[in-house]
Amino acid sequence: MDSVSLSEVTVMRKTHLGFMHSFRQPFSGVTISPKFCHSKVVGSRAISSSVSSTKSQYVYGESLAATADSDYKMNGLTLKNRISSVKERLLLDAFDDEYGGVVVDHGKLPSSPTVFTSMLQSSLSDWRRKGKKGVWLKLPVEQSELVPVAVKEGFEYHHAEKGYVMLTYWIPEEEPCMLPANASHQVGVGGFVLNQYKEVLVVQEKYCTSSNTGLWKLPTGFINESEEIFSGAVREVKEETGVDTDFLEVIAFRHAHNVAFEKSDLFFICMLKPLSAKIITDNLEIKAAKWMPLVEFVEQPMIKGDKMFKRVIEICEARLRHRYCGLSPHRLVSAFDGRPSSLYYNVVDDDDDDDPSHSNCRAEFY
Ligand SMILES: NC(=O)C1=CN([C@@H]2O[C@H](COP(=O)(O)OP(=O)(O)OC[C@H]3O[C@@H](n4cnc5c(N)ncnc54)[C@H](O)[C@@H]3O)[C@@H](O)[C@H]2O)C=CC1
Repeated sequence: MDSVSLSEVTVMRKTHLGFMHSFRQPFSGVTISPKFCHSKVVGSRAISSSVSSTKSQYVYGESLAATADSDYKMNGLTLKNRISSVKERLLLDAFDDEYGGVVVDHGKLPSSPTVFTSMLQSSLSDWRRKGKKGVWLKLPVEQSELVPVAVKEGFEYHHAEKGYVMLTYWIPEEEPCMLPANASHQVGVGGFVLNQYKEVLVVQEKYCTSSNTGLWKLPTGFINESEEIFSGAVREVKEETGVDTDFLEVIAFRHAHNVAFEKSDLFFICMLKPLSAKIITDNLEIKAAKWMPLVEFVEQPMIKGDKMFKRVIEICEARLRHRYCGLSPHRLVSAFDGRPSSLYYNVVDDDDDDDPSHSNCRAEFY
């Protein structure tokens, strides 16, 4: 049951200011500009909500309806109040983004699909009137009953995670949709780990195609969300084989398309230095793991006949002979987005610089 009548509500004039800090949405690179939001608290439920939280119930933008001045008497005094008793519809809370669009505050969505329908329709009219462009609407899984409502209003799926689905709406009919598409890639890592006996760390996968059964291959896996390539490679090797390693360089990366549900795949082949030798196999993913002489590894028909792995081994061997140089991560903060990040590059040899640590190309690994 809806506790607020949306068709006609009396506006209790009460204004709050809320400061929305600037933040960048991970899904789209959308930066939310700092903005003061006016709140017109509407209806009984909204009032109690606004009392309990100073940041709640921000109604986006100005009232759709004009307010009316009126006089009324209380205790013999004539009070001049601007009381809105006109029809007004609640709008969804939303923040402006830097691209002229809005991001709906998913923390303040109404629970009722009926209320949501009305608020969404009113908000869309309001945003259209104000010349807004893209609309980002994140619906938590707990409120999945709101999804059909949004779809009916013309929203499209953008992406989904375990806890939510993100929908988008492009308002300008005369302009092409400029909203960025969902993430297009998965990111994998493979570890080339060679010990001082010229043995390479290899695994046999539990789940693989029949043609790869029995193949000894490099440990591979996917990096987690917000995980660095260098730490993801070290983690994957540790998980699959129990061997501790130090990250040295990204030796090469492969770019392939239509790999997983039409998504592309970036596969970073990393050179790692072993810090331990004992193998403890991860029984969930791996059938077996061992140190295998590099010559024996390369002689496997599947490796020998595979253009990618054959070339990878050649590159790794060239690296060991200082005939090739991979990319090593350098942590930095860019003023462009203020975020700490890793820039992978190699330092070109400088004949005047005698410090080998300044050049990853000259560093001795083994
Ligand atoms: N495995 C290989 O020989 C090669 C791997 N790569 C690259 O290595 C990276 C990682 O690939 P892989 O290690 O092959 O990953 P994978 O497909 O073996 O997946 C890693 C693990 O995730 C789990 N998993 C994945 N999909 C699943 C599903 N549908 N249901 C249940 N569990 C599932 C399994 O435990 C699996 O062992 C990718 O970037 C890939 O391109 C590149 C060339 C060869």
